[in-house]
Amino acid sequence: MVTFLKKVISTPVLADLLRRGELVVAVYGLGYVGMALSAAWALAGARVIGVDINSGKVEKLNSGVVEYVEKDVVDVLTHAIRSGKFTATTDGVVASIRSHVKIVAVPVFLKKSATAIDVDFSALTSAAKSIGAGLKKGDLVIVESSVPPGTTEEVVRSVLEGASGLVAEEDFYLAYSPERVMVGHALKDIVENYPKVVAGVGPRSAEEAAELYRQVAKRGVLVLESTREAEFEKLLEGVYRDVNIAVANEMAKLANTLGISFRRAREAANSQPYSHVHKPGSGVGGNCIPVYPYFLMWTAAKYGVDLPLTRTARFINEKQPEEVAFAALRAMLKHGVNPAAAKIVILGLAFRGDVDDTRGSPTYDIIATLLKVGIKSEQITVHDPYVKQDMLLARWGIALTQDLESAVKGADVVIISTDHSAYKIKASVLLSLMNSQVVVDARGVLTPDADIYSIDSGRWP
Ligand SMILES: NC(=O)C1=CN([C@@H]2O[C@H](COP(=O)(O)OP(=O)(O)OC[C@H]3O[C@@H](n4cnc5c(N)ncnc54)[C@H](O)[C@@H]3O)[C@@H](O)[C@H]2O)C=CC1
Ligand SMILES: CC(=O)N[C@@H]1[C@@H](OP(=O)(O)OP(=O)(O)OC[C@H]2O[C@@H](n3ccc(=O)[nH]c3=O)[C@H](O)[C@@H]2O)O[C@H](C(=O)O)[C@@H](O)[C@@H]1O
Repeated sequence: MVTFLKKVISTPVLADLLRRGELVVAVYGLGYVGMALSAAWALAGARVIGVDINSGKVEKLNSGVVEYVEKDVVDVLTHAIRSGKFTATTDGVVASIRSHVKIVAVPVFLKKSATAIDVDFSALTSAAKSIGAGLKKGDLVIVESSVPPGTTEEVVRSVLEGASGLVAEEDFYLAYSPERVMVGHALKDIVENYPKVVAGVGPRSAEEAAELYRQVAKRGVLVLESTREAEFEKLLEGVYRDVNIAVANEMAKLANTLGISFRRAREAANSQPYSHVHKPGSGVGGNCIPVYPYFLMWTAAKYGVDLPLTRTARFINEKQPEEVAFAALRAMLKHGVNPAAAKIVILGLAFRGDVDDTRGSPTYDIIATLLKVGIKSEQITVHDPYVKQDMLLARWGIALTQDLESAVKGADVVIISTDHSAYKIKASVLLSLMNSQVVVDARGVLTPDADIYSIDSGRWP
């Protein structure tokens, strides 16, 4: 008997709609990723419906107020709002009814307790339920959130099919495409810098999503074999970064003890193509790199697979802010500064340089350690050029300022926790403003033209 391999892949339809300027794309989650994605699809000629549960965010956008750390995203979305090509809503069902493509960029959270880790899919399932309630034959759903491997198939697919009565791959298309942007140039990352990784729950879903993204991403599309493979790819990038940062933090500790410049050794090591030694710092912040290893550990535990290196790297990086706090305390004692009376200034609240995102910032952990050893809140001031207010600092009774000179004036101790460009200055500039002269640069961002401690210079307390 002759069997025919039925691999009929119809010509992708949705890409034609986009080319004709008739495609409607709904983006669920208007955060750091969703805003950049909305701008990318508006640039590609789609009409975009932004969906968010935060009504304040929705109202601001519909009134033409676009707040985002990248000017090109602000410009593109402001223009799209004015021309009616972008609207925002809290009604995810209507947005699904009115759109051909639904892109999901809502967060998946970790629930960590003293004894267990669990994953909180509630935002994802909530968005999927809204999408499913308005899902139509021929629609495409693309999950772009970072998720444990298997989530698209095992969590999202069943919610969509249950809420719509439709069948994935037959009636509607379902794909996964990880977001790999670096906020600060997220739009450029989507449109120009990176190939877009795409996978479908079947060949038709894969091709519909791939052909669409070929219209958006100039670097083209990498089609992987399954959504699980694409979900894993994203987390693999993250755990690679976390482990390499842990290597940098651990090796910098040894280099400093030996009085060796880690920075020079790192630059020399990276002068050959197989070495990509990362930078030591005050810790690993954000809502992503610290989380992805736990998504992998959570998945591995379900299959009885142990990930000792992944776990150890996480432990090293989570300890790093405490290391920095104790280094600052040792520096004070070496310089005869009384920790109980010192005016301490921490430069940087954002989790990394030149963004306003404070989620998971190492600065919070540095402060928590200082408070734990008896430093009083009123001794501490935090400076950040991007962050205007912060609930946690307010709760601690810790001052937050955007004025660098007034922050450092009269300080006894300055700790640099974030590599903002504003701190790429000569150390002598800070010292000239200070009372005592204790500077602990945990990001190696200052020009060390004076006697300071910096994490990659070989001089660390
Ligand atoms: N922030 C980043 O640099 C990157 C983040 N990612 C991933 O992208 C996803 C989103 O991250 P961010 O944009 O940073 O998060 P975010 O916290 O900045 O934004 C998430 C948005 O989703 C909204 N939301 C929550 N539940 C919702 C629902 N049921 N329906 C509609 N909107 C809902 C929230 O109100 C919020 O505005 C996460 O999975 C993250 O791991 C991936 C690459 C980069
Ligand atoms: C593999 C990878 O580089 N992932 C990127 C990463 O971006 P993210 O915004 O989290 O910034 P990041 O540069 O990784 O920094 C994370 C944290 O690690 C620290 N960090 C970073 C690099 C380094 O050499 N040393 C170091 O201490 C940073 O200061 C920050 O606190 O995570 C993003 C994400 O998934 O959210 C992802 O899209 C980005 O491409």
